[in-house]
Amino acid sequence: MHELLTSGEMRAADARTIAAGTPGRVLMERAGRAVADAVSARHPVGTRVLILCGPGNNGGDGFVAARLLVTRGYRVEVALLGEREALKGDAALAAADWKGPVAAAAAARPDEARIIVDALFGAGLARELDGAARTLVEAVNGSGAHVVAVDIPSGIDGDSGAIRGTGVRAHETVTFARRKPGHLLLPGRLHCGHVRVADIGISDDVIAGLAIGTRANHPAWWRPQFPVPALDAHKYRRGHAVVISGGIAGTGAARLAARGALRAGAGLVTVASPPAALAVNAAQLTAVMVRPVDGADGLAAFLEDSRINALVIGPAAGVGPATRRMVETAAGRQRALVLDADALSSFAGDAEGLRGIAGAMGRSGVILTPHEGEFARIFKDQSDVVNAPSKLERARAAAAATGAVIVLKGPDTVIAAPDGRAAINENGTPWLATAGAGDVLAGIAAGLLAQAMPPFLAACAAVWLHAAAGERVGPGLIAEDLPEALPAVLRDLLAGIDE
Ligand SMILES: NC(=O)C1=CN([C@@H]2O[C@H](COP(=O)(O)OP(=O)(O)OC[C@H]3O[C@@H](n4cnc5c(N)ncnc54)[C@H](OP(=O)(O)O)[C@@H]3O)[C@@H](O)[C@H]2O)[C@@H](O)CC1
Ligand SMILES: [K+]
Repeated sequence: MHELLTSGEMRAADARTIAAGTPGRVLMERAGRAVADAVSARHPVGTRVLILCGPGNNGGDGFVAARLLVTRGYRVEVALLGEREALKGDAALAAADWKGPVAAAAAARPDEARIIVDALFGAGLARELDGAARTLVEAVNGSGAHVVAVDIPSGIDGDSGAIRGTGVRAHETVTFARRKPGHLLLPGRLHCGHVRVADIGISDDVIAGLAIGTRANHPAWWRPQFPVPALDAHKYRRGHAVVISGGIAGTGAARLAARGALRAGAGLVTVASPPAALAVNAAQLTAVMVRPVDGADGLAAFLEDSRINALVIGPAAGVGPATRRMVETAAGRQRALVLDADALSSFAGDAEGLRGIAGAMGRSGVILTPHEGEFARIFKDQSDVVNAPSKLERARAAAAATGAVIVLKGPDTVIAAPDGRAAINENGTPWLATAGAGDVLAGIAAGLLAQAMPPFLAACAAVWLHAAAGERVGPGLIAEDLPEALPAVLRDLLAGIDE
């Protein structure tokens, strides 16, 4: 149920379902019924409902909802954007079954409605809203009515979450079969309100047959491969993660990451510290170990210990050739890598260099965890990446270009694998926008890599756990709280409470 369908995939799902014997008009009837149900569930019979219908099948759903709501005793008004004679196919059939008056959109009075059903545009939105459509959407947004969007708020692009000109701000959205990327990606998500998914008879088999590559990031996807220590676990069997520390004025980030890795279950975690910063690190670490490691040569010697199997490089590491050499050294020794912050900025404009790193890794993976600024810096010369049509597709293109797993961070973090799989994260809290939270995320990812979780799933799990920890702490959250919130999050995860 966590697949996210593009408009093209949804069209294909519709077409296959219709070809298998369910007429499109029946699908539309079920879609309109689900919208009517959403209205009936919250508003008493007799309430005034304004239904705004567009020129396509989204409008057709609106006509069905109008007919059903009248039979249930609601006071329904219908307004149509466009000409009734121009309606085609199933929408024309649904409109023909509506026996009440149809006003022109220009005559609609959203400000007088208690409830508005937005059935203007759905999956067929093809360009920016302008003219009458734009005026109508702005009137809806200024109305104060409770707005129920059909499929997706009109003006929001279901594939990208972008606002095309202007977009309806809905309180709830009723979509069909599965959610769409635009329900999770910003700014679309902010326009949807509560999203409910209605079953209109598109079977799981039909969805499975489409081999959907995008999902909402949910434990169901990665929990089967989440590392859980066996009864006879030995700490060395739970992996050894290493975090490279910055210099004496920049050690805290590495310690945050290290604590995240340890809480995520790595058997051992070591902060590899420049000798000058050793005393500072040692004074503040207990369960996490600390070792002096001097530059790339020192790292090469340290990595003679073959039990070290995952590294974090980047938090406060410094931008430049020294950090790059560290990354190259670790990659050449084929340890799983999480590259964050300064390690990413050390590859500004050099996605090719990162491709070389991933190529050197063999089967151990590399996870890159850029925020938007770092992402733009790395890929500034790759127009196919930076100009991809959505955050989802930018992350996917970046993963394909580098051969690395990309975690493109933000309130709608996208995790993408080089093979095309991608997940959009939706848990979390704005309180996570705080100094050091990203360091903890990098550490959690490394902790899971150290336990041999496959890189893409480790990245998905790390993002989700980090967000869940943030949710638990909530107001007042600081980065130090995140590792400490993980045990409770993990307990619920492993008990299946988040299923
Ligand atoms: N397929 C199925 O079986 C099922 C589909 N279902 C429903 O159908 C919806 C998809 O329907 P759809 O494909 O007809 O597209 P829809 O969103 O109504 O818009 C197309 C119309 O809008 C117009 N238009 C576009 N952009 C515009 C703009 N900026 N400004 C102005 N006009 C613009 C466009 O004009 P054109 O581009 O052709 O000139 C065309 O006339 C889907 O979201 C779901 O609700 C359910 O019933 C379940 C079964
Ligand atoms: K809509």
